[in-house]
Amino acid sequence: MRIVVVGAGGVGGYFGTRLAVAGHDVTFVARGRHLAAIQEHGLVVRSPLGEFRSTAPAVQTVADAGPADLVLVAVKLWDTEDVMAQLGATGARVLSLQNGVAKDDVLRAHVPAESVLGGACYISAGIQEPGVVTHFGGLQSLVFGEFDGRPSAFTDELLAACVDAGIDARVSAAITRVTWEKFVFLVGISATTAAVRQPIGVIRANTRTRELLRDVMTEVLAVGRAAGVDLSDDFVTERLAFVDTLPADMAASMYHDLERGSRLELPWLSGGVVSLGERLGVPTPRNRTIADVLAPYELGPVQRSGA
Ligand SMILES: NC(=O)C1=CN([C@@H]2O[C@H](COP(=O)(O)OP(=O)(O)OC[C@H]3O[C@@H](n4cnc5c(N)ncnc54)[C@H](OP(=O)(O)O)[C@@H]3O)[C@@H](O)[C@H]2O)C=CC1
Ligand SMILES: CC(C)(CO)C(=O)C(=O)O
Repeated sequence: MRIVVVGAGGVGGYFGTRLAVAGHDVTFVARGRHLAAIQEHGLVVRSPLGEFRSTAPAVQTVADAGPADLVLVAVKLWDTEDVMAQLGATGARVLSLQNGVAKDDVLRAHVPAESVLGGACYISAGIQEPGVVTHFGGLQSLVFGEFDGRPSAFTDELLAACVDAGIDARVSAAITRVTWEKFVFLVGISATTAAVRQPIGVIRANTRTRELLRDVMTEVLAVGRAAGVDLSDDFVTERLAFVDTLPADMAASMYHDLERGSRLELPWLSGGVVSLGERLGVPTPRNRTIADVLAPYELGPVQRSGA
């Protein structure tokens, strides 16, 4: 299977490198100093699971990567349109590992619906310096599946490649629900860790921030249900129990983006929950407050002089 990974950052760099190191045919699409470093030295992943160095080729555009069986999309959400516009009619299957529940609609606006696979990943990783990705903690799981729920030769083959590469992967027959379940959890921990500016250990230990986390997730769950997704009653309680198993110093990627002064995916996370809630008639006051409080940081560093 020829795999083109678009965006060689925390997510694309980690999973792409694991696949490449295991001998799979991977090409990275990257840009700027990161691209130059990968072209010169390969892409290094530093992980508690070991250090992995890929010598897979890296190019500047999807077209430069040549034909692919699978395109993995792993850029921040604001870059998706750009990347998909490059994709054209390649005939490749496309799997977005991005966060959020709107990502696959963006993909479908550019490629035939049947070429889009659903998926979600659980990992905490980021670019440490050009050419180097750091993976925090041991979590590195991937779930994907056909939207019609049927097993396919393609998902079987991709699963075999992932398992062979040491990735904790599985195929789901209910990928829309899986994506929403990730969204409930992700919005909860991105909202709280970013707004409180503390990792999850602090959030879960304090009664009030723990309650905030529960409320944020409960609102997302209510919006998902109003959108017709089969999310179970006890899912929030179950996710809180999962949160209690996470390393205390773990935080969401949006927290790290905020700390670095980078642009935030807020409009697709708590902001997206508010918009969807408005459309579906579901109140989302906790998410609205988070989206409002973090709004000045949405595009990166705050310009104080611009009042
Ligand atoms: N990081 C994490 O732990 C997790 C992230 N996610 C999700 O995965 C997605 C990717 O996040 P993450 O890996 O953190 O992002 P990163 O910023 O670490 O990596 C994205 C990379 O893609 C590059 N890029 C963007 N557009 C293009 C383009 N047109 N051509 C080539 N390269 C491009 C970026 O370059 P540049 O820096 O120049 O913009 C950057 O190097 C997000 O939706 C995020 O929410 C999901 C689970 C965990
Ligand atoms: C919550 C987490 C770490 C799980 O993968 C994530 O997706 C993110 O921070 O973007």
